[in-house]
Amino acid sequence: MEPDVQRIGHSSVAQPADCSSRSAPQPWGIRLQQGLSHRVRQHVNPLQVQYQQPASPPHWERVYRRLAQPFHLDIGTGSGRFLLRIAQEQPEWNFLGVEIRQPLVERANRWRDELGLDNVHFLFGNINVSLRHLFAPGDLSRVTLQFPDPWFKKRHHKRRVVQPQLVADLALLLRPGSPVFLQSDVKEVAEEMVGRFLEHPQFWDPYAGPLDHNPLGIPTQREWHCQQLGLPIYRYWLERR
Ligand SMILES: C[S@@+](CC[C@H](N)C(=O)[O-])C[C@H]1O[C@@H](n2cnc3c(N)ncnc32)[C@H](O)[C@@H]1O
Repeated sequence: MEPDVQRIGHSSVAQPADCSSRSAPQPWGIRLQQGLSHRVRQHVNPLQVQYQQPASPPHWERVYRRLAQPFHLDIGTGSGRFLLRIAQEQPEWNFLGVEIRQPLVERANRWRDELGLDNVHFLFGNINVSLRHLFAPGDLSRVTLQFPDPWFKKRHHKRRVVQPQLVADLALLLRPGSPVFLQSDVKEVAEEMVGRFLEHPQFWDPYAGPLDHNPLGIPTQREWHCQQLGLPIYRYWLERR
C-alpha cells in the first residue's frame, strides 16, 4: 500500500522560509533555558573505548506514562528541540532520543521536565553499540536519523552512524510498514545512508527518490540552521517492508 506521509505532517508549527534572515523566530515555539554551564565538544569519536559500553535502558514505566503507545526513536538527537516539540504535538506517540554527548542529554531531560512531558526521554549512549539492548523486535514504529555527523575524511567514514549493522538491527526492531526518515545537508552522506538501508532486503523507498519537504513538519536544529543559510537538504522517507 502506498504510505500517506501527509497523515503525519499535521504540524501547526510555522516553517521558517529558506534563506530568511538569521533573526527569524525559532520554530520550536518553546522558551527553554539554555542551561549548559560549559562548552560542549562539537564532535566525539564514537569508536573511542569510552563509548563502547551499551547504554542502560531507561526505567520505561517511570519515564513513559502510556507505555503501550507506538515508539519513535531519534538517532543522534543533538539538542533535543525537535523531539520536545514533536512530543508536544503528538501525545499519542512515545519518543526516545539517543545522543552520544552527555551534557546535551542531561539538558534535554531537564527541558523535558520543565515542559512536564511524559512521552519523551533522552538517553546518553552510542547508538551503534546500544540499539539492540534497548528494544525488542517489533518495538519501534518510526525512526528518524537527521543530519548525522558527516565525518568527511575517508579514514573517518567508519565513524559514521549508519553502518550495515545498525541497518540490520533496525530491520529487526521496526514493525513492518514503519517509516525511517533520513536527512542530511551533505549529498554524499545522504546517499550513503539511503544506499545502506536499501542494500538491506527489509527496506524499500516508496517515493523512489528524495523528498522536497519534511513530512514531519518540525525542523531539527541543524535543519533550521541549513534553512536559514539556504543550504540544500537531502531527505528520504524509507519504509520497513
Ligand atoms: C550534526 S548533529 C545533528 C543533531 C540533530 N539530529 C539535528 O539535526 O539538529 C549529529 C548528532 O549525532 C550525535 N551522534 C553522532 N554519533 C552518534 C552515535 N554513534 N550515537 C549517538 N549519537 C551520535 C552527535 O553527537 C550529534 O549531536
